[in-house]
Amino acid sequence: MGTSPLGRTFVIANPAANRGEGAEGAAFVQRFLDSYRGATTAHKLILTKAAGDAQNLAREAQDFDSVIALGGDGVIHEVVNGLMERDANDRPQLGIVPMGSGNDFARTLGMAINDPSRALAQLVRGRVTPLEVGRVNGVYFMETLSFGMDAAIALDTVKRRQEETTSQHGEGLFITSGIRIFSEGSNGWPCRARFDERPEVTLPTVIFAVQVGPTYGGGFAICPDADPSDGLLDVCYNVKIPSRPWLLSLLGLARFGRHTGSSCVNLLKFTHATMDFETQPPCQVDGEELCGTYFEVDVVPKALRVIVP
Ligand SMILES: Nc1ncnc2c1ncn2[C@@H]1O[C@H](COP(=O)(O)OP(=O)(O)OP(=O)(O)O)[C@@H](O)[C@H]1O
Repeated sequence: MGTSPLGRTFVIANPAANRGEGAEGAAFVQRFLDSYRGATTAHKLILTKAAGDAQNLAREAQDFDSVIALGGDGVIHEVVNGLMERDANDRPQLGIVPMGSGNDFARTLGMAINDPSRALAQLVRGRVTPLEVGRVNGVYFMETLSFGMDAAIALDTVKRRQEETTSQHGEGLFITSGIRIFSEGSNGWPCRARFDERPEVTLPTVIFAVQVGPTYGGGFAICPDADPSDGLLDVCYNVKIPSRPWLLSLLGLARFGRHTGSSCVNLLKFTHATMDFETQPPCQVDGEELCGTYFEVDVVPKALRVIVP
């Protein structure tokens, strides 16, 4: 434990994550840190009370070496945004105890999911590495930004969980929301997009995902080659409007990252892009809704020092 990278540690925990399982996870972490004093040099744990708390706490945290976000991608997204609002020289390192429903950022890092005991062991024995974040219209994201049907699906999963109209979670919930949204059909959201110095393209957007790490939707490898340490964002977008059965099969293939050979989609890497939609598309950033028609996206390389296994 003497080599723990955590130092003075501030845990920001969402008790509401994954239908309340975050509360149990937080209680476990509190007991662990109280018992194993060598894990940190000092520690404090605060439970968020509402959306927005985690971002404020991460922005204002004073005299900590590490900020640990406990919960799902939503609370991690808030902590990342709070940390990114600080001066780079005054930015504590980030760790996560994944206790969410989707947990895509945890997959990217290789952290144990919904297993606080294993996640803490990984943090205590972990190493610190600089990772990039994406930025869209001033909002930072550590895993995913998407427009169109996949965003509509992601937002539908959040809505159904908030309304408690489903007991599903993760991948199963993404699939049933996907079938529901796909069956409603869409002609796409036309968009003019430019990636770095490439010529502008006009896209019939149905699927349009910009990724820091490979997965979204609880494990769908939409950009299987995305690497949060390569200084580049990955994008997967459709180049023609697939038929509905083709769209459903693409969704199935994307579960394993096997959609990439389809003539319907294109994948590339970039550092800066603009997207100009004719009408407001569904848009999610790390599972949160984002509104607008014009989006400017770039990468912030080595933005955060992140504790990884
Ligand atoms: N005390 C709280 N009560 C209710 N909601 C909260 C609270 N604290 C934070 N939130 C909000 O809950 C939302 C979802 O939380 P979180 O992402 O941690 O869990 P999840 O949705 O179960 O997991 P995932 O995002 O991986 O699917 C976040 O957007 C966050 O702002």
